[in-house]
Amino acid sequence: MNTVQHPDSDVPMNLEECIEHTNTAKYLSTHAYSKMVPSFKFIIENLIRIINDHDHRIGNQRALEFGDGPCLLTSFILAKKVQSIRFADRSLENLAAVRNWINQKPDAHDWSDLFDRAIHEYHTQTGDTSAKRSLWENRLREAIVNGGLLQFNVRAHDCPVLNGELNYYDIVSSSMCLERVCSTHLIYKQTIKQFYALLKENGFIILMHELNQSFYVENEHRHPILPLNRTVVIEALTDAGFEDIHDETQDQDVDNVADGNVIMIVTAFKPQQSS
Ligand SMILES: C[S@@+](CC[C@H](N)C(=O)[O-])C[C@H]1O[C@@H](n2cnc3c(N)ncnc32)[C@H](O)[C@@H]1O
Repeated sequence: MNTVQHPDSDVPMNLEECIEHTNTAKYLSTHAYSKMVPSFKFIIENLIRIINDHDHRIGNQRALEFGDGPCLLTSFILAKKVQSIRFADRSLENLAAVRNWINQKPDAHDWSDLFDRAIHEYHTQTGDTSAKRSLWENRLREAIVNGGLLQFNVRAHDCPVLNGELNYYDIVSSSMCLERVCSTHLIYKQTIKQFYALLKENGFIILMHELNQSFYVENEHRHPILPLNRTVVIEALTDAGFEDIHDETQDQDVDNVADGNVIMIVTAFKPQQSS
């Protein structure tokens, strides 16, 4: 049986128990953004800019979304570019929510407001008003069907995602996940090295973090978070071998649910000629 460390203690708990901690509906209603919070504006503007700026350099075959359930915003923007998105998360409930959306089930989460905002930003930045939500959504559905939904536990021995085929992805993206699943900076840095190995030459990494965060509250449990800062993140990317590292940050308010006071988006390329 796969085991993981309980976030509040050193006692391993089994994967099924861990999944019970997920509350997808609550996450979607409170975090998946019925209103435009400042961090969302920041994320959308930057992701659209990133994809546009690097349109000719980033490959268009395969992306990995690492720990992204049940959120579809990043995948939606990546689907403008790539044909296949492997959508991996620990929680079966999160993955079921994504599958419901792909299958257009009546109870699927409605992402249209956020997707419209992404399309509006795309129009603003490019002047191209031909992008229609229905077509873009179809691309996203196709891309996730091509890449597959994958349940995994990053802390399990021989994690199938981190130990996947080398030099495989054009893009690896992970948002607000590593600070929850890596218990030390050393493990964080090792994980970034594993991302590096999964990328093709000239592959592109996109990381989003809340910086200086020490806890979050979910289902009335207070969970510790690995506090990350800009130096640790840039160092991890540099040590792994990435180049052309670029980051954007924005201050954000802390509250009693989470105390990360800065949101960071950082991107980098795996060099063309890796040694
Ligand atoms: C804060 S959510 C971030 C979701 C999304 N990426 C976003 O930016 O809103 C953290 C994600 O990490 C995933 N996760 C937590 N522990 C994990 C583990 N041990 N292995 C894989 N994924 C895990 C959760 O299921 C969840 O989807």
